Amino acid sequence: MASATAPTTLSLLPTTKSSSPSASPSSSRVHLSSFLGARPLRRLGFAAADPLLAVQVASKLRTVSGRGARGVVSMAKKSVGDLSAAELKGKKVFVRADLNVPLDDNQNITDDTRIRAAIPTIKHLIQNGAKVILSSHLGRPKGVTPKYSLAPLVPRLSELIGIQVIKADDSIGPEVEKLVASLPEGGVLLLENVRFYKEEEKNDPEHAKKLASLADLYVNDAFGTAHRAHASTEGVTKYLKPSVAGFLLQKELDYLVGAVSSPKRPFAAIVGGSKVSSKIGVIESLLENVDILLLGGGMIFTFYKAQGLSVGSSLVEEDKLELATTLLAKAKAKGVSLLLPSDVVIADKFAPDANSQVVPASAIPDGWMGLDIGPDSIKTFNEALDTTKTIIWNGPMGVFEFDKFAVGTEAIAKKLADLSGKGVTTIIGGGDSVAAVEKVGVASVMSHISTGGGASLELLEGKELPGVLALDEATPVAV
Ligand SMILES: Nc1ncnc2c1ncn2[C@@H]1O[C@H](COP(=O)(O)OP(=O)(O)OP(=O)(O)O)[C@@H](O)[C@H]1O
Ligand SMILES: O=C(O)[C@H](O)COP(=O)(O)O
Repeated sequence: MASATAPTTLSLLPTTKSSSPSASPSSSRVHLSSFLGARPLRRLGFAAADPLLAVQVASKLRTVSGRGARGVVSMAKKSVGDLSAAELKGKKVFVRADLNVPLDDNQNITDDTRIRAAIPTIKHLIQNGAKVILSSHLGRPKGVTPKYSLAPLVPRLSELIGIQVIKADDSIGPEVEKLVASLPEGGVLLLENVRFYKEEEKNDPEHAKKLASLADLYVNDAFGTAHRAHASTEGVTKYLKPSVAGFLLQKELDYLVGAVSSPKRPFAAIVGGSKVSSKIGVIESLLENVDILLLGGGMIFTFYKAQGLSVGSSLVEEDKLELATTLLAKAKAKGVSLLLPSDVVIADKFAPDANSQVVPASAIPDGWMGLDIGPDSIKTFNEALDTTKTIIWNGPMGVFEFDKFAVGTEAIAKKLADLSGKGVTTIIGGGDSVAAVEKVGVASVMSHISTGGGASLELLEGKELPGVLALDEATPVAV
C-alpha cells in the first residue's frame, strides 16, 4: 500500500526561542537556569540551590575563561583531573565504575562500551602512580550469584588498560585487604560485584565504611549508576576525602547538562520509546528548552487518541490521554514546534513476521497496530532536523527489535550521523536509542553517546543524581 501524507503532523507554532551563542560542550560554563527554569540545582546533583547561578560541570569547565558575566560564581564538582600527581602517587584510590556490560550465555562480553569508557580515568590514575581499587556492579544479583561475577571482565580490562588486572573474590574483608596491601603503584585490583552484598543497594553506612576503609580517596566514574544512592556510589563519599568525579562522569554531565542547557540553536529533541508515562518528565523538561520536538515510538498513539483519531490496537495509555493533550498545549504555549508522525507502519500482530502496511496516522484500521513511523514522517522529521544545530535523541521510533519495523529508527540514526558530520551536535541519551545507533554502525560519529540509560533519563528530567551530589565541590571561583 502506498504511503500517504496525512493531516496529523502538528506544527503547532514556529519557534519563538531566541538563538543562543554557541555553547558546545567545550564551552566553559553551563547556565542551568535556562534548561530547568526555577528548578533547584540540587535536583541535578549540584549542591547550590540558586538557579540563577551559572554552574560549571566538568573539570575543564573549572578553568576561569574570563568570558563569564560579571559577578557570576562558577561551581563544579571536583574532578580527578584536579588532583595533583603528589596527591595520587602511592595512594589507594577507590574507583567506582559502571562495568555493567551485557554477557552472553557463555559469559562473553557482547558490548564493551562501558569498559572502554572507564579506561581514561583508570589510565590517568595508574600513570600517576596510584593504586587502583576498581569496583562495579553487574546485573541485579540477589546475594552471591556466580553468573554475575566480574571475572569475565578481567581479560578485556587488562587488554585495554595494558597491564594484568588482579581480581579479588570479594569486595570487602581480610582477603581483599591483603590484596590491597600488596598492590603495587600503578596496579589495578578489581573487586567482586559490589551487589553480592544486599547492604550495597541499601546504602548501609557500616558497609560503606568497610568499602571506604580499603582506600585513601574516591573517584566516581559510574555515570550509569549515578542515579542510585548505593554504598559504593554515595555512602563511601562520607568516609573518603577527597571524593571526586572521574573523566567519564564529567563528560556525561558536560554533554547532557552542558550542551542541553545552553545549546546551539535551533535545538531539537527526538523522543520515542514505548510509553508516554515513562517519558513525561523528559518531555516536560525538554519543552522548557527545545525549539523542535519530534515524537515517535509507541507513545504517539496516546497523542493520536487524545486528538480523537482511531488507533486500532496500537499501544495506548488510556489514563494519559489528558496528559497528552496538556503536553500538546504546553508545546504550543512555549512556541515549540511539535511534530507527530503523519504516517505509520501498521502490523496485524506484534511479531517480526507480521503483515504490514503504511497508512496515514488518521487511518489505522481496527485490529491493526502501529509499530513504526512511516516514510512521509521520516521525510518530514529529516527536513526538520536539517534546520538544527543541536539534537538530543532518547527512545526508538518503532519496534526496532523487529527488522520490519526498524526502518524509522534506523533512518533517524543515519540522519543524525549525517548531520553530525556536518557539525551538528548529536547526543544519544542512552538505552535503546544507543542500541539502535550501534546496530546501524554510526555510533562513532555521534557527538556523544551516553553510557547511562536510567541515569541519562533522570538527568534530562532534571532529577537529582545522588552519585554526583555526594562528590566534593570544586572551589567556587568568582569570575
Ligand atoms: N509503536 C510501538 N509499539 C510498541 N512498542 C514500541 C513501539 N515503538 C517502540 N516500541 C518499543 O519501545 C521500547 C523502548 O521503549 P523505552 O521506553 O524503554 O525506551 P528507551 O528510551 O529506549 O529506554 P531507556 O530508558 O532504556 O533509554 C522498545 O523495546 C521498542 O520495541
Ligand atoms: O544499566 C544500568 O542502567 C546501570 O548499570 C544501572 O543498573 P540498575 O538499573 O540495575 O541500577
